[in-house]
Amino acid sequence: MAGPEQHGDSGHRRRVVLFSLPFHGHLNPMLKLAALLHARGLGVTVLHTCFNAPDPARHPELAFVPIHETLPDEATSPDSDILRKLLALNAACEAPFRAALASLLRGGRRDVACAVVDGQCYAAMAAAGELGVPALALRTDSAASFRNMLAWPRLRDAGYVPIKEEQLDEPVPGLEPLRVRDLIRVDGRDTDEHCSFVASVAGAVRASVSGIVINTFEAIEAAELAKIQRELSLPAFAVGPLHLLLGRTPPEEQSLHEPDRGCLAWLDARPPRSVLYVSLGSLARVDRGAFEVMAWGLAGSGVPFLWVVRPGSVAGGAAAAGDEAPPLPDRFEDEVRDRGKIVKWAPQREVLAHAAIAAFWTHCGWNSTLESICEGVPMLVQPCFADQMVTARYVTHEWGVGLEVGEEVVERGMVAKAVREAMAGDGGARMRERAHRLQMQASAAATSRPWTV
Ligand SMILES: O=c1ccn([C@@H]2O[C@H](COP(=O)(O)OP(=O)(O)O[C@H]3O[C@H](CO)[C@@H](O)[C@H](O)[C@H]3O)[C@@H](O)[C@H]2O)c(=O)[nH]1
Repeated sequence: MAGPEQHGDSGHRRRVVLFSLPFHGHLNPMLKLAALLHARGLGVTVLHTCFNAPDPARHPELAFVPIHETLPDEATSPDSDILRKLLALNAACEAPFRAALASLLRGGRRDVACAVVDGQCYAAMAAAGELGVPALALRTDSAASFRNMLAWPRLRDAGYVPIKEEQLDEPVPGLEPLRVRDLIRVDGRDTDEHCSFVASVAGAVRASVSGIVINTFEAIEAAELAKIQRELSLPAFAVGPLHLLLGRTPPEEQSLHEPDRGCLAWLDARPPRSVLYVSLGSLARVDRGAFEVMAWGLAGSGVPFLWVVRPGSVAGGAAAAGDEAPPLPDRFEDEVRDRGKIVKWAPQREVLAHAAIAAFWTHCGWNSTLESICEGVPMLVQPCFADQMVTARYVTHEWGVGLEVGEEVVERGMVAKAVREAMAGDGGARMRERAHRLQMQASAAATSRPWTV
């Protein structure tokens, strides 16, 4: 049963119900969409999991209702990969989401006009459909990544998946510029489980939703959006970049950890365009070897850097979970003392907007990629899993605003070389020019949206 609504308006407006899976990179775009819908005069109720629940105090204009799910460990443990999490969350949220939505419909919320649910939550799409609530799916990844997902059955029939080592460099017909190695992968696996997850998402989209809402903008993904519409015979709306649509003082974001604002003062003392920002987002984990390669690559590059070393971001070891950041390699801090700043969590959007930032070493999570594009910051890409593979390819080969660091195991010398090229080389200068152009286009997209506030 849905609990009582917390905060939010109770007026008699047409109402939209939103539901996001409890990932940082999904919840924040959904809450931004919620704020925009509210600003357009709609009532908004956010159904949410108790795990990683949003803080109602940050969004007094919205109504919040917990679904009271019971999650198995694999839905939340840092040791389970993204696929296990997605499967477990879908299974665990299905019944409580349906009950919460049904209870809203019964209990005086007859004003519910539609639902917007997480585009990875097939359980919620199906439940909305069963209850007769028109639903839209919000994709918090790129249109290109969603197309890759929709193409999965065809890729399987054509023998591209499961991915084979000897085909890694082959182009994938119909999904250019992707090669086989750029297809969505989960921690190196593309098992039957992955195929069935992808099929469940595509099946629910086809059966239960009236349209797709994507946090992207036309200047970079018009062709992908058109193909999605054609393939699904459903409207696909570009609504992003969502973080630009809420004006210069958007509501404070849900934060995974307390952002270390000291790094902004540290950046203030640096010359313009001199610092490399390094972060792999809120979910990715690297093994100890790859972490050390990153560390010594940064040390060997000679460039100043701000590095987010998130608690739980290195697999294994004593500090694999909890609130402690993983230990840095011996002697690393002494070596980079004058030019390296290490934090557990940064105010990323402010960091990317800072004049001292020259480039962003990123895992290509879609939020980070959009944030980098919107600030005109070129990227060094190190995709870790899922849509990040697709996005990295678009960043480097379609939009020309990034360089590859190399996949998985990278040699220390290669890291240092890529870092220097992005910061000071000719390739870096060309990327910066293109990044500036995309920044202008993103800003134009944001100001042209009728729902910008
Ligand atoms: O120190 C930090 C590090 C990150 N962030 C923020 O955290 C978000 C990270 O989002 P994203 O870049 O999308 O990465 P993930 O957290 O990894 O996001 C998950 O969700 C995304 C959207 O679906 C997918 O693209 C990714 O592959 C998936 O891992 C961004 O808004 C960042 O600004 C901070 O504020 N401070």
